[in-house]
Amino acid sequence: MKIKVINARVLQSDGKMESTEMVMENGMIQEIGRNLNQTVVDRVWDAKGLFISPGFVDVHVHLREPGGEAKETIETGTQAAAKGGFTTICAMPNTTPVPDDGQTLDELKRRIKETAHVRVLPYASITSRQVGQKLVDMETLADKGAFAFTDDGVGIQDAGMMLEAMKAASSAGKAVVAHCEDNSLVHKGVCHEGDVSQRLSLPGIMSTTESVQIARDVLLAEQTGCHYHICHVSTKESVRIIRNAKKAGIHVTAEVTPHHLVLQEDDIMEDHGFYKMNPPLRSREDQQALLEGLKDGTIDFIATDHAPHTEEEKQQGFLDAPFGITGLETAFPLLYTHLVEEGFCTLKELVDWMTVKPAAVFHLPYGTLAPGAPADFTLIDLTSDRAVVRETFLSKGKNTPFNGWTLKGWPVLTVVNGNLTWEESTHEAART
Ligand SMILES: NC(=O)N[C@@H](CC(=O)O)C(=O)O
Ligand SMILES: [Zn+2]
Ligand SMILES: [Zn+2]
Repeated sequence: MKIKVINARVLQSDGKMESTEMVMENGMIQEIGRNLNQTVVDRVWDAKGLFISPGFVDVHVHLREPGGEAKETIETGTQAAAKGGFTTICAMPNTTPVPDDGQTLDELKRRIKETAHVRVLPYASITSRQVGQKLVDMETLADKGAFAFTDDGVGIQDAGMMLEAMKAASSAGKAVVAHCEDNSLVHKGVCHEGDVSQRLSLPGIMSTTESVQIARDVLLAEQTGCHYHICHVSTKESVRIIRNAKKAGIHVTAEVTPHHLVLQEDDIMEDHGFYKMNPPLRSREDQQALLEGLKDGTIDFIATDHAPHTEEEKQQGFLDAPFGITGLETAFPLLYTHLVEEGFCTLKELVDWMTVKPAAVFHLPYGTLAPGAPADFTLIDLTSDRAVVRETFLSKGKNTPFNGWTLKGWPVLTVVNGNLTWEESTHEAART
């Protein structure tokens, strides 16, 4: 099947927008440019002037299956991804069971193959059952297609364990992806230790809970030569350590979430579970450091940390609700409206942070509209204002602090490997 997309608007390498056509065949992009002379095609899709972006790549998504199907399934999570314009997502292993050996990873891959609506690359854990006691067999898991290794949800407490993990990951040719949290510094905290913990009289989480472990790990990464990637960076001290580590030539990369870029502790309006996530929303100075770090390349790209929970769990206050908010269906409009429209960055920078940048860090052949690449793309309406209505999410997790926010930049149609995987029902069909 040969499909031609016409009347799309594409970003040029200099950041300018240009009208374009694109031809895809057998799931691959064949040609992209103005007035292509490919006349014999099976279908023509009229993009009607919408912006065409490479499909977004999100290396940090909680799909909850197996074991947490009340919160999300591979099916609902990947439907949410498609609706958000994401075409490749990486599934976090804090599930039950944890993908920590050949059998559990094979079973996860089987479920993905059966029900996923976008490409899903599964992580394997660093330690068996993510309890920090015994290293997994990284060689076997890498052979079976583990994307990388992480115990996300918990930090690796033992420096010796992290050292062994980095050695093994590095010889398996994979990254160690770290949720950094020192349990001896947690003290049952539920929000940032600072203005917000005082204002709401809640136990706080110190910034050093995160930064202490990052400092330890960059030294271990230097020693082992391992690719060390840091999840959801949230503090100014973490940004400083990463900047210095990069200057020293250590192979460290980092991600930041949309919510840590757009929100800070003063935006927490009430003691409600929708504002509770790990790491927590930090201070205004931390938020500023994250924005600066992203802009100067200290932080490599954006990842959502989509963390769905049930309504029952999240309709509680900070003390009782679980940590985490959903992100896939609001990420791009949120960042387009609050970073691009407000002049912090260009559309090209934002798109790069959500496509080629994560793909390059993990050597993935996705996130580009170049001929020969898989036909993964999303068409986006950059002009219509629309409110976030959490009840309309395809994710089972409706837990968002952004409900009611008016945003621009809504994806309208998403294609993975040349297959239409989601299209906005209220929109005039872009296909003809
Ligand atoms: N981010 C969160 O607040 N929660 C995540 C775990 C994690 O990403 O650390 C979850 O699995 O719910
Ligand atoms: Zn985490
Ligand atoms: Zn996470």
